[in-house]
Amino acid sequence: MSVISCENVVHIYHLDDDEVVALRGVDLQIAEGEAVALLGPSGSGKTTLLWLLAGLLRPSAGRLRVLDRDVGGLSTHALTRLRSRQMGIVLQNPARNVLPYASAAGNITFARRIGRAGRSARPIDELLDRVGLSEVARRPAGRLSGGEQQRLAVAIALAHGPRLLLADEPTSQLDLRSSERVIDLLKWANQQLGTTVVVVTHDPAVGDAFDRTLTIRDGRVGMEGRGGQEYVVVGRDGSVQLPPHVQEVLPPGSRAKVRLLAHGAELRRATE
Ligand SMILES: Nc1ncnc2c1ncn2[C@@H]1O[C@H](COP(=O)(O)OP(=O)(O)OP(=O)(O)O)[C@@H](O)[C@H]1O
Repeated sequence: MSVISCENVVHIYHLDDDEVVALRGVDLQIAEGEAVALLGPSGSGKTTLLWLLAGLLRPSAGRLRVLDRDVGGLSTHALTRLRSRQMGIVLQNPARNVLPYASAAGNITFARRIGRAGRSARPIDELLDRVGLSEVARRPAGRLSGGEQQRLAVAIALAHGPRLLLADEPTSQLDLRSSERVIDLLKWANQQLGTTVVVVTHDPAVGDAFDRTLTIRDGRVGMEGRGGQEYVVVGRDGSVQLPPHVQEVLPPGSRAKVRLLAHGAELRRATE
């Protein structure tokens, strides 16, 4: 069953004298228990999609179901409750994920209480140990380094045993060793606790560690990776986004002949 279902989801930011179309029709399904990395160039719409999934933004158009709810139509109160009980969220800026005056351990305790931690919640010591922060457990979170706050953010997001973890660039400030710890923690949550994990990342190591990758380009899902294979995703209008190495042969604006084959189609650049 799908934990996330997007049908033709559009998001437009309205500025004073301008509009930015960040998502132009996202279609995707993510099943319970999957681990998915969202990849794509800067500005392609990854963070916008993650915020929509978290109910922090509302779609301008399209249908968006998350955790069996039509999140576009939920009240703010219902969204807050859904988020705090069933989701763990790691935002891009590490400092936004922690309470600066509470200790590292206190942050996790607070998240467990707010989220009404169930049986799948792990002990605080174990979470701190898994992100390598046992030694700073009593230190105020505001006095931790950016990288330590980022690791703490992942532990906080998992504190109450959420069904869905949404993380935006959770390894962006980490060295190799800390990054590996966070990736291990995400995989452990996915494989051992059954948490569905969706991570926005530029880090190839995160993409490699996940079963499935979705590449967002120009505000829609352009490519999908599964089992080590990369596929282009055909859009609603029949368009495909050619990968960069194919664009070297078929640059934008070039003409190509389309030939139907038994199990697909072939594109051949026009010679005249
Ligand atoms: N609050 C906002 N107001 C107006 N435009 C925005 C806002 N947030 C993002 N955008 C625009 O929406 C588009 C998608 O941005 P988004 O942050 O979702 O991309 P991204 O793929 O996450 O980028 P990055 O990898 O750089 O974080 C960009 O053109 C961006 O400039």
